[in-house]
Amino acid sequence: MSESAFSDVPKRLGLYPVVDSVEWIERLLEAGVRTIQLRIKDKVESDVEADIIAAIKLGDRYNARLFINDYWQLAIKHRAYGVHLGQEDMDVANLDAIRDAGLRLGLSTHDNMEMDRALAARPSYIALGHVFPTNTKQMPSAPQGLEQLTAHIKTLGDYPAVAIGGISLERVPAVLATGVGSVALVSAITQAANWQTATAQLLELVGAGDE
Ligand SMILES: Cc1ncc(COP(=O)(O)OP(=O)(O)O)c(N)n1
Ligand SMILES: Cc1nc(C(=O)O)sc1CCOP(=O)(O)O
Ligand SMILES: [Mg+2]
Repeated sequence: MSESAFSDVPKRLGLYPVVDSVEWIERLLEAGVRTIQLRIKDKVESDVEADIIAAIKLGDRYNARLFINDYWQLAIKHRAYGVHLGQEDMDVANLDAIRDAGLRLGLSTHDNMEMDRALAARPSYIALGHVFPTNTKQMPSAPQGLEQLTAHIKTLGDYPAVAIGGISLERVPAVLATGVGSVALVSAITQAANWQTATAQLLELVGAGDE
């Protein structure tokens, strides 16, 4: 597998919560999370800019890896650690500008074809979804399951990879057994009866990632 064209991320990004507010970013960084994504959907840039600035400041303060979902221009403008984009986002985003600004890039994939397309861009990491059924996002494809995830991880070799979609605390050991270095999740934390306990248990299992 060829090297990333973007700034590197550690092979193991560890526990990777994907959240929709600065409040979540702050409480999870305070709880020990070191890889995190701000995912605010479908707002105009002027409505998200202040949150993006605040999230980036928090990421810097905690020495954490903060990825901005979708809003790649604001991520460049305010010097985020990285950007996460999906396949449709790739059609409109300026990947060269993200790379030239030194930001890391994560790309979503859901099957072999998307993986080939994403790898051609040589991002910092590849996200593999959705592993299990998820209620958080409407997915046009079927869940890829653990067998397919294992095959993809094998193909990727040393390339940093992130598993996402329907990953609960109970499912984490089986996901880690595929060899993936990072577990991204939304509801396992944000919908948990006690998010502090859930986060501590998830950090214990997955870790906070390599330095
Ligand atoms: C770590 C991670 N993986 C996948 C996604 C999904 O990104 P995308 O396909 O662009 O969909 P939206 O999140 O924009 O709805 C992600 N955000 N993070
Ligand atoms: C934002 C997102 N992207 C996915 C993908 O497969 O690309 S799955 C997903 C939602 C993940 O939420 P939960 O952990 O609650 O299932
Ligand atoms: Mg997107």
